[in-house]
Amino acid sequence: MSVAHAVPLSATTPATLVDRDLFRGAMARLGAAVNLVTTDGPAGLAGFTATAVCSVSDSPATLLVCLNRGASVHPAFSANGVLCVNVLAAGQQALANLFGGKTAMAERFAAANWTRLATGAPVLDGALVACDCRIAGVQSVGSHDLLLCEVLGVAEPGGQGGLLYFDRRYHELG
Ligand SMILES: NC(=O)c1ccc[n+]([C@@H]2O[C@H](COP(=O)([O-])OP(=O)(O)OC[C@H]3O[C@@H](n4cnc5c(N)ncnc54)[C@H](O)[C@@H]3O)[C@@H](O)[C@H]2O)c1
Ligand SMILES: Cc1cc2c(cc1C)N(C[C@H](O)[C@H](O)[C@H](O)COP(=O)(O)O)c1[nH]c(=O)[nH]c(=O)c1N2
Repeated sequence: MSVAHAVPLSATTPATLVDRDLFRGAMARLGAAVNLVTTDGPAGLAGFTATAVCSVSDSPATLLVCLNRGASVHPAFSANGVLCVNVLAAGQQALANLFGGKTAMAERFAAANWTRLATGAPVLDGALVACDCRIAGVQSVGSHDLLLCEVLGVAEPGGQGGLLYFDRRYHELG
């Protein structure tokens, strides 16, 4: 089967797409790492839990973060233009729930200890790995902005063991 390249997403006929619940059920079976994505800068401190994060290219070092434009944190990420992807380690499920709910921002950040790398975005103590990034490009698709993030620095803040989100639950690895 051949795949058409460079076809605009808007050219897809909506009537051929599966509905939201069927899609979410399918995505619940696609396990993913759990991340706290943080930012700081002129628009202030913000952070949210994200599973829609992946590697894009190693040259230049680039990763993708998908952020819902309706999230309260969206304006801060847009304005600050920098972020840190903190990959959660086994045992950090409580932080994932805190940053994935409607908790006030000060309360989210008060629950852990943080350092900074070059961009000033918060780096989580005990994360498995942290990627300090500048947002190099943004593409909107449906409800989300696709943030293309160039990685300026990497830290290993001491966490051990992985944390996956699969079948609507957290699972520890190793
Ligand atoms: N990519 C995302 O934005 C995303 C991912 C995971 C969870 N969430 C949030 O957490 C809530 C609970 O998630 P759940 O996994 O327990 O159950 P769920 O049934 O709401 O979602 C199942 C899966 O569908 C995908 N998904 C959920 N909401 C999405 C969205 N708005 N856009 C794109 N993909 C989406 C995710 O892969 C998720 O794990 C969701 O309702 C959503 O608010 C959002
Ligand atoms: C396990 C899990 C995974 C994700 C989320 C939640 C949870 C629990 N959320 C939702 C996001 O974290 C939530 O909207 C934030 O709390 C932001 O909330 P406010 O709108 O700022 O209150 C989320 N949102 C998003 O835009 N992209 C993502 O990849 C994810 N992934």
